[in-house]
Amino acid sequence: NSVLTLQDAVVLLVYTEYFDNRPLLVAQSNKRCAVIGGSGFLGRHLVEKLLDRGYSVSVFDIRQSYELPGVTFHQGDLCDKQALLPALKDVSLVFHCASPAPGSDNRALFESVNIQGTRIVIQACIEAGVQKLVLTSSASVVFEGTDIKNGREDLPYAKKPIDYYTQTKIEQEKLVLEACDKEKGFLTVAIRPHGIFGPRDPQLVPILVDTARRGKMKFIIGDGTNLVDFTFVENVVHGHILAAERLRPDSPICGKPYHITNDEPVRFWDFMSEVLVGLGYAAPRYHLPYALVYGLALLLWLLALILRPLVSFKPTFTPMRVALAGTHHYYSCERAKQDMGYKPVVSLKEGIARTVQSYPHLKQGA
Ligand SMILES: NC(=O)c1ccc[n+]([C@@H]2O[C@H](COP(=O)([O-])OP(=O)(O)OC[C@H]3O[C@@H](n4cnc5c(N)ncnc54)[C@H](O)[C@@H]3O)[C@@H](O)[C@H]2O)c1
Ligand SMILES: CC(C)CCC[C@@H](C)[C@H]1CC[C@H]2C3=C(CC[C@]12C)[C@@]1(C)CC[C@H](O)[C@@H](C(=O)O)[C@@H]1CC3
Repeated sequence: NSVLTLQDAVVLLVYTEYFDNRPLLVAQSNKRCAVIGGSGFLGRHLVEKLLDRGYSVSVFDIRQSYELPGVTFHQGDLCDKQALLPALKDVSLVFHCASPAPGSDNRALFESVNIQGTRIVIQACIEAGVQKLVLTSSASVVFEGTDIKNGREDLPYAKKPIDYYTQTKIEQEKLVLEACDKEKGFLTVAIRPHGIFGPRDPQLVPILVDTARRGKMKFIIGDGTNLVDFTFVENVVHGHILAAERLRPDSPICGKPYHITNDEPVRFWDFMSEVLVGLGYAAPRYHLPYALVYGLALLLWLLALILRPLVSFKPTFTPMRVALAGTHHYYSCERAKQDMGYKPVVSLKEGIARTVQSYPHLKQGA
């Protein structure tokens, strides 16, 4: 394993860059990288694209959801550094896209995985000699439940984030960006996607269809004109890979966050309707005032909290979902365009069509 092939030597030569007059190895021997959270929705799409681009991939995840040639699986909890280290061996580039599901109400789990676990990821990367770390953050780190139109990366972090998951995403992003250290040759960048959708998404489309099947998707919250970003998963993957490949000591992207969107803000309710109609369900039609629905959702949420010791129920319309469904929240990806030449590779229309097609089992009557 330690013998350098001719191909390795050429890649080594090509990728050796100079920083402060000292040679700094930017990409190691072969194109080997690790994806932490590689069994998940985004993680697996990222792994597939990396394989297409000639990388070999080491996946680290708490579960294994598939097998693919060119992928080595390491099963474990990222909070356990000893379990993580073998997955980072001989790896120069790491993508960190693991997180507990945002819908969970387990605050301790968010805290330990997203905050403590990310500290461990950073330590393990440095110990293993990893040179680049790309974090999947979230555009919601600046969202407080009120309108954001064309939000840029210089918006301050939310003081009152919409939920605890987002609170921990803020802390996680700060940790990763602050760890960027050109002197030590450890470079970091954070990608902030918003509303990722696409084939195999376990969240957006399945929750939407479940809500429709229970007859609860008849209403539009507010006047229905609020614009939102929904981002096709392949565009999110494209943003991650561009960031990784542009991450060099002399690049402006070091230590910075980047919004990655479809660059096509869409009315929240038009997007939902297109997916629902594509799957054979009726589009929502009746309008309800935003303040009324938000108030009711808050009341239900409080009720669920108070009654938790006696009965457990999970309301569909949580205050967080109502805020996401009834406000403007779309972001500018201008900085990604300028600094890394980002441009969406799949349009919203095409993304929706491919997504709808990928869920035959969720079609009306299936
Ligand atoms: N889905 C979205 O709309 C969206 C939007 C913005 C940001 N994000 C971020 O993108 C990333 C990927 O999200 P996703 O939608 O693919 O979620 P996902 O749940 O499909 O994938 C997350 C993966 O992380 C793994 N994981 C969780 N805890 C772990 C632990 N302790 N150790 C090792 N692995 C662990 C899970 O097993 C899972 O495979 C997350 O960081 C999420 O915060 C998602
Ligand atoms: C019941 C209906 C009113 C709505 C049904 C659809 C919702 C389940 C989704 C619509 C917007 C989605 C969304 C997320 C989860 C699923 C929805 C609420 C996130 C909160 C998931 C976590 C990400 O980090 C957030 C992000 O910043 O992109 C997502 C925002 C959109």
